[in-house]
Amino acid sequence: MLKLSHVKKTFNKGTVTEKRALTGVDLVLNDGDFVTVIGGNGAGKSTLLNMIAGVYPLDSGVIELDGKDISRMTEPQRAKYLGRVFQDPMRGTAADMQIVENLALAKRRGLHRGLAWGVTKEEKAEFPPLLKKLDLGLDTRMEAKVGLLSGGQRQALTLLMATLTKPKLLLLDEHTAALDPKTASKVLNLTEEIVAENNLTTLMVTHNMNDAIRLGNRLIMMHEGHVIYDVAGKEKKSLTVPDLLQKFEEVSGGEFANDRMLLS
Ligand SMILES: Nc1ncnc2c1ncn2[C@@H]1O[C@H](COP(=O)(O)OP(=O)(O)OP(=O)(O)O)[C@@H](O)[C@H]1O
Repeated sequence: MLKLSHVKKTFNKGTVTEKRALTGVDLVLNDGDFVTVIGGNGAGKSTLLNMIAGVYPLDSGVIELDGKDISRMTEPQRAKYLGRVFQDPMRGTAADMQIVENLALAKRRGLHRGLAWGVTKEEKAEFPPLLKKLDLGLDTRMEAKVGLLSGGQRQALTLLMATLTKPKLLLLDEHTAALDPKTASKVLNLTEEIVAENNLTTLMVTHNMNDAIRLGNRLIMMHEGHVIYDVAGKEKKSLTVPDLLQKFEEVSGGEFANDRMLLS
């Protein structure tokens, strides 16, 4: 379970560029919750994920994971529990290393790396079936350098790596936004499969409202640094994009503005 209590973050405090990114986030994710996150430009979506991952220190509030206060833990300490996929396919994998080496490293997440960490025989046998599931032809290219892969192949691999050792929480930050529509759809299907298979607790930021409605069991909308709408189950599934836009206007008193959403 993930629990955020009164989480606040202001960037560049006391300067002309001061920005209140999170103004008091209260959020509880139960085990197995797959929550999609939407909101306008600068609503605080990425900051929310960054604060959970420990990229920046909290100003105030508490973040708990499975009952443990992780608020003061460093980013590498929290990385043991978290899987994360970013928008940029270049992040999350090592371009100069082979597919099999990347996977072997992902498998050792949170463990102390010995001097000789090489890929074991067992792993060489274990990874191809997992790669085959991605259906991107990577299972026969285990020794290929990751830098040679397409953006979609790389995102699918990153997703596999982020979930290879079951994370307590999976953070997806617009992880299909940089892909062409067909590849994006494939990676989203994979996301659904992997999350369901492993019953992963997941937070997925997306600018695509249709995806936000279709995927997951719960949807939250952020505005001006906090959650303004939280809907789950049947009510969520029956939503339409116009419903969401109307909801946003009702709660925020303004028009929904997200450049990337309008371009999608
Ligand atoms: N490292 C930072 N330094 C200064 N300001 C920041 C930083 N990160 C985010 N912000 C500011 O905090 C606010 C929230 O940003 P955030 O990236 O979380 O929004 P978002 O909801 O993800 O928006 P978008 O959909 O436009 O990416 C914005 O005004 C942003 O400019």
